[in-house]
Amino acid sequence: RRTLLVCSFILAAALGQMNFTGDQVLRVLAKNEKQLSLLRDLEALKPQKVDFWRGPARPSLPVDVRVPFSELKDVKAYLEAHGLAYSIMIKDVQVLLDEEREAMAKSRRLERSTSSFSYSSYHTLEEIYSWIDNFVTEHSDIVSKIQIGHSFENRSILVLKFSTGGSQRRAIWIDTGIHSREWITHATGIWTAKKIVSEYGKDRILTNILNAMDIFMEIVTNPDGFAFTHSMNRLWRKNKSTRPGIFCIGVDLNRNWKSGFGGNGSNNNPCSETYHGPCPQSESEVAAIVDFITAHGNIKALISIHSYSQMLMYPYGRSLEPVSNQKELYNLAKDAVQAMYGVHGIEYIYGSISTTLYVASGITVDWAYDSGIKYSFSFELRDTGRYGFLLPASQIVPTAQETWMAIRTIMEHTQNHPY
Ligand SMILES: CC(C)C[C@H](C(=O)O)[C@H](C)S
Ligand SMILES: [Zn+2]
Ligand SMILES: [Zn+2]
Repeated sequence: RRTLLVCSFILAAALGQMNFTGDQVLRVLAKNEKQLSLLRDLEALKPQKVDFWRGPARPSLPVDVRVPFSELKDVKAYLEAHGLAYSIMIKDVQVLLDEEREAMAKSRRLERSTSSFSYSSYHTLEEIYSWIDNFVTEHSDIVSKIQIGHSFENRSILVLKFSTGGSQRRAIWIDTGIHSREWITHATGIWTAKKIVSEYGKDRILTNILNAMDIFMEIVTNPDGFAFTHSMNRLWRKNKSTRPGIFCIGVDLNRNWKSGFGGNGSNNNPCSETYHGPCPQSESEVAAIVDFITAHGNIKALISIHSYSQMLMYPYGRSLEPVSNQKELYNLAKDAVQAMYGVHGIEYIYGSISTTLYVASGITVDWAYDSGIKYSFSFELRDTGRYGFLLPASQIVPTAQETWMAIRTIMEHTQNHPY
């Protein structure tokens, strides 16, 4: 086993896969706003060195930050000097990466020998794209594949359409993987697609939904970033766009939307993980969705799925101002979170993005809401930090099962509250 790990390590190193040996994820509990701003200063002090997995939000929420091995001493000294209490959440990131790679290799061997697809494993872009083709072929009575555009590196942007007839029916939009390192979201999307075709004709609620509405699901919303997490940098978040004269790569696709573009909670520094891009919808991955949803004209709910923190949130991210149907969204989120809890007893918190998490501008759900999609939600799936983005594959199915109950609750409410 060790030799296997070592040689996969050497192979990966040879292929250029970034190495995170000795990197640690520290969990910092800021007691007040002052301490939170000291944490925000850290990003400026150590540009492109510290990587916030859970950014500074509110005193009651922990801040998770990955610190490269070479910066550990400095950063810990900084935290101690400012009285910032911290614990070590992940003591060597590379260990989890090696375990993740080994699990994928093992699953791939099993899939090949049984020519089956494992819904409880992580997959590469190529594996997901070929799964999409097989899935559409196998369920052609209810599912079709639409290409809505191309990514910066010219990969197809694919959407699954679930429909039982009609034309231009009221529809639900679901996207996963807009942030490429949030692997649990693509895996949840795949499982959910399978769940929809398996439950149609069996589950009364889902059957009623699909007899009245269509469902559109974009599983790999950031294909270039996702391919990069497999080939070079597992912790890549943004897309891979480049522009002349700018030497940092990528735009945060969840800051590139028109609504609130460039506001607080987005960054105009191209080297920042929340860089909003040169202008709204400058990124083809975002423009493709805007064009598709605008042309369709009958999308009634939008669900954009992220990880991690276990939260279910609704607009606005850009300001503390409540949306007009805030009460309705609060109660719907409450019902959805209770439905999730009923599956595996996992607790999610809920509320508006700006009050539950932090102010974030130019995000998907604010644009959707301002475009008239009253039921717009953003999930943060498991976990709350033990593994973070490196959630073990053993939690894929449990996470997808609980998330399904929330998604179904939102879809049912949308169906029963036409507008
Ligand atoms: C603010 C929302 C809706 C999502 C959030 C982000 O994009 O920063 C996640 C923490 S990745
Ligand atoms: Zn995200
Ligand atoms: Zn996230």
